[in-house]
Amino acid sequence: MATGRTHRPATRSRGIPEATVARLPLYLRALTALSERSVPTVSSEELAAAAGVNSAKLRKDFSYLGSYGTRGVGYDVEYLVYQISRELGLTQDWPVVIVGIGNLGAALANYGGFASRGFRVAALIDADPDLTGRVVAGIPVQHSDDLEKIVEENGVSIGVITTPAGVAQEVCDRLVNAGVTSILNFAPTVLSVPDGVDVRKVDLSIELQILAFHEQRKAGELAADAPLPETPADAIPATTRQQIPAEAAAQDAARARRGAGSAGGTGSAKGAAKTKDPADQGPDGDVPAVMPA
Ligand SMILES: NC(=O)c1ccc[n+]([C@@H]2O[C@H](COP(=O)([O-])OP(=O)(O)OC[C@H]3O[C@@H](n4cnc5c(N)ncnc54)[C@H](O)[C@@H]3O)[C@@H](O)[C@H]2O)c1
Repeated sequence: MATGRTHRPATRSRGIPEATVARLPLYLRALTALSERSVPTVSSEELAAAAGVNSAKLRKDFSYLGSYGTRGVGYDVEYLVYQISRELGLTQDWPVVIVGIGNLGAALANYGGFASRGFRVAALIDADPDLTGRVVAGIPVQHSDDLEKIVEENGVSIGVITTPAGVAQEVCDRLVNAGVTSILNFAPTVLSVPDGVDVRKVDLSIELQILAFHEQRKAGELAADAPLPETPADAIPATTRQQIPAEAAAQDAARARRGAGSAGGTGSAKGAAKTKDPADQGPDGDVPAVMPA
């Protein structure tokens, strides 16, 4: 099997919008469930409902893959699974390192879902000497002094940062200098990376804030005898406004219009360091890895 180091996924070079790329895993999850039930074909409406998107958007997304389905029959489930997996680079083996093997890093290491999606946890790294040699999820933790060597030996191109925020930038710099070109950052800090390095940020508290926003709206709608007026947009805190799905979708569209953009830059990792364009960023700066509903 090819390693992830030598080939980047072809998605951006083929001009697939970032917003479409971000929906492909949703389609894949729905299709995989159909495949497991041996369902041979699916209509765009059924698949759209299962993936939680509208069917016109789904058909547009699939047109970027060159997949149009058959009128009256729908889409071939197995073929779409293959096509989307290939677009996402999941037919390759992607060795991943996790740096920071505390509560979160250990939980991620133990998550069995990565391997089935083509992501192999190749190494676990931590700065705590007491953790060195300890086996987590069947993998011995290695000391961060050896980070560069570990990345090189394992041909790692994807690094997951689960360290405290204060050291995340330093860890990121070391990973990038060692050859990592994609970072999944769980630490609550904005990372600065050179051109050609992609950063995705996961922040569960942002997801909870979005849910809180919807809960508030639902509560307002349920108060039938005293319905709340529409909340004026400018009365919503800026951080919350940024997370409203419609606006997030508009940002996706803007990103798509800008083409590959900074979130998908494929330039040289040797370029000048920069912080991502705020328009491409989540509330804290980096691109949020969890898509709005
Ligand atoms: N994004 C989210 O939704 C989310 C959720 C929970 C936690 N977090 C964040 O994830 C991070 C980890 O949280 P946790 O609860 O697992 O913390 P933790 O303290 O249990 O683990 C952190 C680990 O990082 C290691 N570490 C410290 N400096 C290091 C360095 N320079 N190189 C390598 N390893 C180093 C520590 O030894 C420790 O084992 C924190 O930044 C936390 O805020 C994010």
